Amino acid sequence: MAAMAGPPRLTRAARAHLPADTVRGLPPEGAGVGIVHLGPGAFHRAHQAVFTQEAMAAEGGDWAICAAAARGRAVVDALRAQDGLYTVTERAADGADRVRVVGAVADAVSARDEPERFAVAVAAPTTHVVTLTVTEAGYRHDPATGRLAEDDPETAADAAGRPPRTAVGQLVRGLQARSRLGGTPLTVLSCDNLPANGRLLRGLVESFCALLPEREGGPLWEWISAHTAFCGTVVDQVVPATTPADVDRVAAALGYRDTAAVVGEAYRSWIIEDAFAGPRPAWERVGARLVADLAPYETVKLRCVNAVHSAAACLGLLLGATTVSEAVGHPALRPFLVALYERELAPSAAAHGGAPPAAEAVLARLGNPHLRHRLAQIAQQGAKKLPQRLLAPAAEHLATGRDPRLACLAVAGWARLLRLPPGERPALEAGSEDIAAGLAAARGPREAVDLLRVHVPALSQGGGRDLGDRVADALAGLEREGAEGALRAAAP
Ligand SMILES: NC(=O)c1ccc[n+]([C@@H]2O[C@H](COP(=O)([O-])OP(=O)(O)OC[C@H]3O[C@@H](n4cnc5c(N)ncnc54)[C@H](O)[C@@H]3O)[C@@H](O)[C@H]2O)c1
Ligand SMILES: O=P(O)(O)OC[C@@H](O)[C@@H](O)[C@H](O)[C@H](O)CO
Repeated sequence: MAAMAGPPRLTRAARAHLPADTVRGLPPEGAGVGIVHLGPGAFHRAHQAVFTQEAMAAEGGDWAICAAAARGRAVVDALRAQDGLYTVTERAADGADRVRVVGAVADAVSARDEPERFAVAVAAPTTHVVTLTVTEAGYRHDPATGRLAEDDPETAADAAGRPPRTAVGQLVRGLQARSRLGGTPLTVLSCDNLPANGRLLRGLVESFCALLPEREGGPLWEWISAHTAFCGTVVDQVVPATTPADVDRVAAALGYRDTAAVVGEAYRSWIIEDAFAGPRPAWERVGARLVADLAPYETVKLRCVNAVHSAAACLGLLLGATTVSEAVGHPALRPFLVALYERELAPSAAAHGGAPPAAEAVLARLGNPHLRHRLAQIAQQGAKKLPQRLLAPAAEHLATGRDPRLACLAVAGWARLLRLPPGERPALEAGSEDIAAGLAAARGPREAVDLLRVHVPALSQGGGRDLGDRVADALAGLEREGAEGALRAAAP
């Protein structure tokens, strides 16, 4: 029996057949590449690429994107098969969808499989900006030092000269190609949820150069530091991983199959440190803000959005919830999240000069019932996320003589999750599975947290009865009373 033909692929040929409102603002075919983006996952496609398309519509310019996958190549193959086109669906809290086609991606390359092509793109004189979204893990850094993790074999192999497989290795080899051509200054923008992400990335590039033979790495870093601006950014828009149902919904709406489709909330923000080394798109014309000092915005984002997400994820999974919306609507978890936000997180962000929104506004955003944002996705990489999201505000709270018991209970939720048998918790990425194996074998909460301290040095802040001790007490409570009991006791 012949296979049923599905809807045709979304390609440029489809453009004339698509509803006018979905293709409004598409850049002209042939717009030149001005940006190389490393890590074109769901977030980049929904956020920076859309800002860039709108900036091109507002002010023109050759700012099309070369989308470079750092690791896999599925997204490269999908984008190539679709002439770079894909859809972004903004899904409002009432379930209404706004679908539009994005054409800001003019080229797609696998930095892993086609390292020369990637380096040529970074080196091109027409490229002025490199952006990155490679997740917290992609930086391969030691959060305690802000440098590349010393014992990382992947970074060592990249520095030894193989075709690079790490994001920092790929970026440095691209910059090296640019330096060999005597290229003009370039701006690198990290768009990952990490504190001081621009400064962090600059330090990682410097430490990668230091791993190269002296006669190579020394002059290279000298060139990079003189010709490259590493600007920080604070990005905000909830973009869950795309589901097969999302792909089917786009196919039903447009009549075309889009395997690079992304779905996100209607809210978005992008705050960028204004220290560019050269030209850039007119992102400020379409809602981005360029500022001299990112710090207050960053603290609000990490502590008032991401921290709530992480707390909801770890504790929500313990309560049997699957999505953020289920977690923030849970009768035991919601009052806890409001109390955590109002007593510990928002005041700590305000102390840094930030302007936190009201707790209910944040929970309304994150609780959008029409976005299936899986808690298991957010709970990944806890060791890399929780220090800036929950432990930093907790340490500051403690330093001013107050008890950060709610943040410590949220961190204990993560420890509890790691201590569950594999069948009772979501699968974790490789690094966390190793931590989980150690924790599961620990004889009790205190020994478990002592093991965690090795991976999360931030637990050992506070002196006397430090954060780790408080997390261990909270973990004991969770194990004794269960998640619901512990949450109700903490925030009745
Ligand atoms: N999705 C969101 O809601 C959102 C919002 C704000 C910021 N962000 C930032 O964007 C990042 C990516 O989110 P996403 O939704 O695009 O995720 P995604 O899983 O769709 O894409 C992740 C991208 O990073 C790459 N990557 C993953 N691990 C890597 C590693 N170890 N080394 C190199 N590359 C690696 C993947 O290949 C992929 O291109 C987040 O980690 C976060 O820092 C996401
Ligand atoms: O993307 P991560 O893994 O850094 O964090 C998970 C979520 O907290 C995050 O993606 C938020 O949805 C986002 O930061 C909101 O802007």
